Amino acid sequence: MTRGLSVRNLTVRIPIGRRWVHAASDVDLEVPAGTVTALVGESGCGKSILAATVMAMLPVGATVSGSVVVTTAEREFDVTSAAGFRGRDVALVPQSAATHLTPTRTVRSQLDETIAAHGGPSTSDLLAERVGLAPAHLDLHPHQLSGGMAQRVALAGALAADPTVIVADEPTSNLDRAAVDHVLGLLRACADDGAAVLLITHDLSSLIRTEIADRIAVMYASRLMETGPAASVLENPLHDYTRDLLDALPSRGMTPLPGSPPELTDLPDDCVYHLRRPLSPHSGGPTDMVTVGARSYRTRVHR
Ligand SMILES: Nc1ncnc2c1ncn2[C@@H]1O[C@H](COP(=O)(O)OP(=O)(O)OP(=O)(O)O)[C@@H](O)[C@H]1O
Ligand code: NI
Repeated sequence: MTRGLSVRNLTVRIPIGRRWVHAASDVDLEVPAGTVTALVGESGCGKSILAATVMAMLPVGATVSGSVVVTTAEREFDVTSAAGFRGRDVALVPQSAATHLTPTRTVRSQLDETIAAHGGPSTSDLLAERVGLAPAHLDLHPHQLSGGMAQRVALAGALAADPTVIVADEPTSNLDRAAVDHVLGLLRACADDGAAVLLITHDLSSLIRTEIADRIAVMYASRLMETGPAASVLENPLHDYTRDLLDALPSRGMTPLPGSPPELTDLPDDCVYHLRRPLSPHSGGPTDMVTVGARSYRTRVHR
């Protein structure tokens, strides 16, 4: 098996009261070591739930079927049944790094603690260097850090045990453009050093500007609509939803998407994008992923 992350046929349901949130439905996603895959889609489509699944941090009562296999140089395991991998083989870079840091302690003491917890070979100075922080920054307290610096500290912590898989869930929201580019560049460097990086983001503009993603996966209402090499997906989307997302960008005409995303509670069992774009050839009725070369897209099938 190739090193990295392999999500197969993943379906996640989360109970709320007597109803079920369709958080992921039939998701297939490969993130080989050495690459960055960006997972994009509107708010509430299930991106963070996918991150939580990979981190084995789903809410109590969630049901999971399918597999989420991580392959490192040493071992292969399914996160839905294994233990002891979090922070070690699979690490999370959270959205608001600052809120994950303890306000009363220096960055150095928190990084040292993370390193000690994993018995990792690294030092806080080495980690700081990897993420472009000066040694003096390590003696600061969290409130003294800019948003971009806090995000780099979070990345340093994630790198403590040299994880094979890095999941970054909206790591650049609330950062200015320079800080966004810096953090994205660091994630790219992690992949170039051999990690499998799953980057969850709203921010297609930054993906276009920085070209850091190898592949893009587009999610809508718990399903993947399209996956493929980043440049192909951005230049020539195969699914209506991807095209509509891109057309909404300032650089591409700013045409708002029609309607709004559905609640994921008790969704029907098929792709529902036709509710927003009734003439879509891809949606409405049973759908499957169709693969053409390096690309896949969801479309209607006759069953
Ligand atoms: N702990 C939870 N318990 C129940 N439902 C949840 C829980 N977390 C998320 N959900 C539901 O799962 C669905 C997907 O949410 P998720 O947070 O994965 O979206 P997202 O794509 O990450 O959106 P955003 O871009 O806003 O972060 C939503 O309908 C949300 O209400
Ligand atoms: Ni999210």
